[in-house]
Amino acid sequence: MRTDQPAPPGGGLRPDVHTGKVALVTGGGTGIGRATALDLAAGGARVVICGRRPEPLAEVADQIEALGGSCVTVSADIREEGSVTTVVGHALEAFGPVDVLVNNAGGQFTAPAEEISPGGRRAVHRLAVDATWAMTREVARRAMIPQRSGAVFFIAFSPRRGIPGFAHAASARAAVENLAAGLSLEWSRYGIRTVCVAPGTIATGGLDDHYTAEDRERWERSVPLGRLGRPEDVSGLISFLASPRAPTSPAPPLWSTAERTPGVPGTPCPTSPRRNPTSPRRTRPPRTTHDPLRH
Ligand SMILES: CCCCCCCCC/C=C/C(=O)SCCNC(=O)CCNC(=O)[C@H](O)C(C)(C)COP(=O)(O)OP(=O)(O)OC[C@H]1O[C@@H](n2cnc3c(N)ncnc32)[C@H](O)[C@@H]1OP(=O)(O)O
Ligand SMILES: NC(=O)C1=CN([C@@H]2O[C@H](COP(=O)(O)OP(=O)(O)OC[C@H]3O[C@@H](n4cnc5c(N)ncnc54)[C@H](OP(=O)(O)O)[C@@H]3O)[C@@H](O)[C@H]2O)C=CC1
Repeated sequence: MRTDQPAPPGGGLRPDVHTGKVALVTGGGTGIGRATALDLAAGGARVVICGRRPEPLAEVADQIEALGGSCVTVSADIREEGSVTTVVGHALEAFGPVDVLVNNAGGQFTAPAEEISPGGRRAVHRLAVDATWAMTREVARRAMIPQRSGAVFFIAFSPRRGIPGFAHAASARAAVENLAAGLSLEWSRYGIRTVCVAPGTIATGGLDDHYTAEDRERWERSVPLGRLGRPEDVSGLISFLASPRAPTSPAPPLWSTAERTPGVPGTPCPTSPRRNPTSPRRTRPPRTTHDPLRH
């Protein structure tokens, strides 16, 4: 069964929480992007979504309009030269300055690192890093810096420090995470918040379509909650963080959903020896007067 089904939007927030706001969601036609577009619209934002395929975008626009909201779609490959300018131009023309940008579009394939060609690595980095940077800069320069406010979201991965089979993709997301941190330090002076969200494995159509059932099961086992996350887990968090209730901070918080067990992917956390009555209790070694690892 496909898991990428629409869920009741809103995330439990007030229906006017984003009233007056304009939001731009890349990859807003499916999965996490769709859920985010729906949640922001359910809070009163006018929403612009983009992606390469027009059909999923049109479906989301219909759903938003059925809820009484406003949505404009722009079909574009944001890796292509000039496309980011076009997307932002459509947004400004339709609704005026963008208040919330969600850099959600992204994707990759799994392969052993040594089999990832330079072209394969570029394909992934062009989307996750280059297009994200271009979109962020364009929105900041044309909307958020002039109006001295805004919230920009980036999507990274959990775990954050490398995933087997994802050398190209995980390193791209590390770059994005660092970008969010650096921009936060620079753009606080314009009232722009930049926030990186690092989802765990989320059950979306993208996951169903591009990864095997074995991958899925292995990833599922690695989530302490025992189930994959839902798109609404991520979109609800973004919607809350885009709201006036969000905590503000000079450096960006990193928010994580459906966090995975650290260590070997797919391997359950080892049982603590203390909790296992058959294991002998560990005794702490006596502290030496000088331990170079302690300050
Ligand atoms: C703890 C638990 C752990 C945790 C585990 C982590 C869990 C998962 C976390 C993330 C989940 C998700 O993101 S979920 C779903 C997100 N959506 C996706 O992943 C969508 C999948 N794909 C795409 O969007 C795109 O195909 C994308 C990958 C960006 C590439 O787009 P392009 O159209 O440019 O691709 P192509 O033109 O076909 O190919 C470009 C180059 O890439 C190479 N390439 C393409 N597919 C390839 C493949 N399978 N293997 C090798 N190389 C490949 C080609 O040979 C080309 O290289 P040259 O011939 O050398 O030029
Ligand atoms: N699902 C998961 O477990 C996790 C996902 N993520 C990340 O979250 C984001 C959303 O993931 P998810 O919803 O699962 O995946 P999906 O594949 O459903 O969504 C990706 C979206 O990006 C759009 N897109 C892809 N390439 C381009 C492009 N070149 N130009 C414009 N739009 C593009 C796609 O539309 P179209 O194909 O029509 O262009 C699609 O709507 C991705 O960045 C993903 O890597 C992060 C951690 C975990």
